[in-house]
Amino acid sequence: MDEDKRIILNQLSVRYRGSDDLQLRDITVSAEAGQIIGIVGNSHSGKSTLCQVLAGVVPQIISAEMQGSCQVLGRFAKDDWRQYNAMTGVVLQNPAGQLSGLSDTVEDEIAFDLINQGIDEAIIKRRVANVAAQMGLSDQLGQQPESLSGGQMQRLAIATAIVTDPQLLILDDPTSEMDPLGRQQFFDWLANANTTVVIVSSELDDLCEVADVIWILKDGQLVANGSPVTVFNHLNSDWQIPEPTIYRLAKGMNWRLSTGAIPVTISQLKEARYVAN
Ligand SMILES: Nc1ncnc2c1ncn2[C@@H]1O[C@H](COP(=O)(O)OP(=O)(O)OP(=O)(O)O)[C@@H](O)[C@H]1O
Repeated sequence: MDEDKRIILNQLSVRYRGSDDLQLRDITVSAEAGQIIGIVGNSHSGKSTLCQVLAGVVPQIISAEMQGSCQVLGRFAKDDWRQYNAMTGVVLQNPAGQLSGLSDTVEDEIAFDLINQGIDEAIIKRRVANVAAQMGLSDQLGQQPESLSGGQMQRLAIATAIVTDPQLLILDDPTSEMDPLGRQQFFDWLANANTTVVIVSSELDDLCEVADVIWILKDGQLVANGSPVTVFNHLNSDWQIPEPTIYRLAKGMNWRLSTGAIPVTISQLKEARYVAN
């Protein structure tokens, strides 16, 4: 196995400046390149902090005391912040706050990083049109970014994050303001995304469908790491994480996989069989 191609957190602890408590506590975990990693946890469990560490924002921009290490696809943020930053596409909470503030149109906003990179205009136009179509924003390209709805704003933030083809996409609750159809379209898109993705989401049903692994955080600690079916079959009530819909349905109907596990996805549900008590 090539270690350079993984996300490797080693005894990672983080404390924001001025804070008495650790926001992340001694997290050791790894994931393979190309995987979709779903981060789940209740409020204040450290999900956004972990996203910001993976993005290098903590401690490069937001100062914090950091112990241990965070290695992403062979790089450390502190070694070469510019290169590290170029490797990641990031959508943090509050996408409106990520707007450049310098673009008159959605098209220019999506193109912003590409223009800065000096890429040929015709190529930029093609890439922007392609990404806008993927995010369902083709009809909004001429609009002012500030005029978009919350869900459209989130799709714009995702478009700006993916237009540079990042090797790692970090998405912190990217669908919180999308309507149900927009959310479904986003998760359908994510299922086919061709990059490594870390996504925080409370949409557990959707997350189970797309994630290769789920990390559960509780009070800044990593308390579970595994495939969705493994993690949700070993939920601890102390973590205060709800059960996915299909899990609850199958548990209620006594349907089990051949392994004895309770299914968490539609395809697993199709394979499940009734087990008499
Ligand atoms: N910049 C900061 N400075 C100091 N403390 C912070 C900062 N950002 C977050 N915190 C604190 O760190 C803890 C973890 O917050 P974080 O936002 O990472 O949790 P979360 O799981 O993403 O929560 P939520 O689901 O509510 O967004 C919280 O107690 C929060 O108040």
